[in-house]
Amino acid sequence: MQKHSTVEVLGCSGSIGIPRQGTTCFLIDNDILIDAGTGLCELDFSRLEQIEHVFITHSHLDHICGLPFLIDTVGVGRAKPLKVYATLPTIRALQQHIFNEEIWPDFSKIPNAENAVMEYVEIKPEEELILGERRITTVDVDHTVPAVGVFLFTPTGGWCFSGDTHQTDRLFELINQSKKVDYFFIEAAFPDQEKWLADLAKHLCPSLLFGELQKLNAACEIWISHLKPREIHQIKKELQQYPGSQPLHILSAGMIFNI
Ligand SMILES: Nc1ncnc2c1ncn2[C@@H]1O[C@@H]2COP(=O)(O)O[C@H]2[C@H]1O
Repeated sequence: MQKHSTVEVLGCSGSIGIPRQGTTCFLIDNDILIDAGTGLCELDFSRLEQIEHVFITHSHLDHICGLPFLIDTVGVGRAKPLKVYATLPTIRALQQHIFNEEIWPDFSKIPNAENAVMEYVEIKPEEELILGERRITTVDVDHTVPAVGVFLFTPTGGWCFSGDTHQTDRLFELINQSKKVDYFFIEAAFPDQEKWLADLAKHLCPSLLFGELQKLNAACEIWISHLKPREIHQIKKELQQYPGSQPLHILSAGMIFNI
């Protein structure tokens, strides 16, 4: 069956340090971005120009740092505003700490507030947004700042991205209910010996991830993201010990998934 959409992994690393493996950024078809980490640097100008919608899962730098450069690069030439979708706390953080006229210009008022090149769109978790035949919903997850995971449903399939999270239940309830997620991207940022840091920084390590995956009651491929480069070999080794029946795959920039 011909699939409707693509999810292209531009970046899924937990930090910098591995060339061509940037931080979180996924491109759906050619026009929707999920997060704007350093992986966004993989796109040339002509592809940056095609982006119309940017969803930001949370305010941390590794998920937003490409956004100021994106709007600077494509803003002036745009016929309509670039839409930036996020929950209210994340929009407030972007306004206060990034687009505050000190770190970066406030592109939501450029060239003027009535006719700006960038527009914030507040999203409410579990509300559906329809973009053509693509339906996008978010779900609250548990991180050190307000954060969401993301679902994409198309006429031919589904995709779910956990975002950055510690242990969480609702995400799994929604995957299990939908029965339509083909690919599930979930994070494992730290090795087990740094579980203390995973708990503090509200991320997963392999043993926590294995516990989380026991909540999964749906047949989807599982892909692991956000491995911290300093410990990547140890995390991969620990992920091989997964006792579940499905294999765990390691996500990498450059991969493309048909949804
Ligand atoms: N208490 C901490 N000690 C050391 N590093 C931390 C601590 N809290 C957060 N971090 C790091 O800061 C990073 C911020 O982005 P991440 O949440 O991806 O991952 C986080 C950790 O790598």
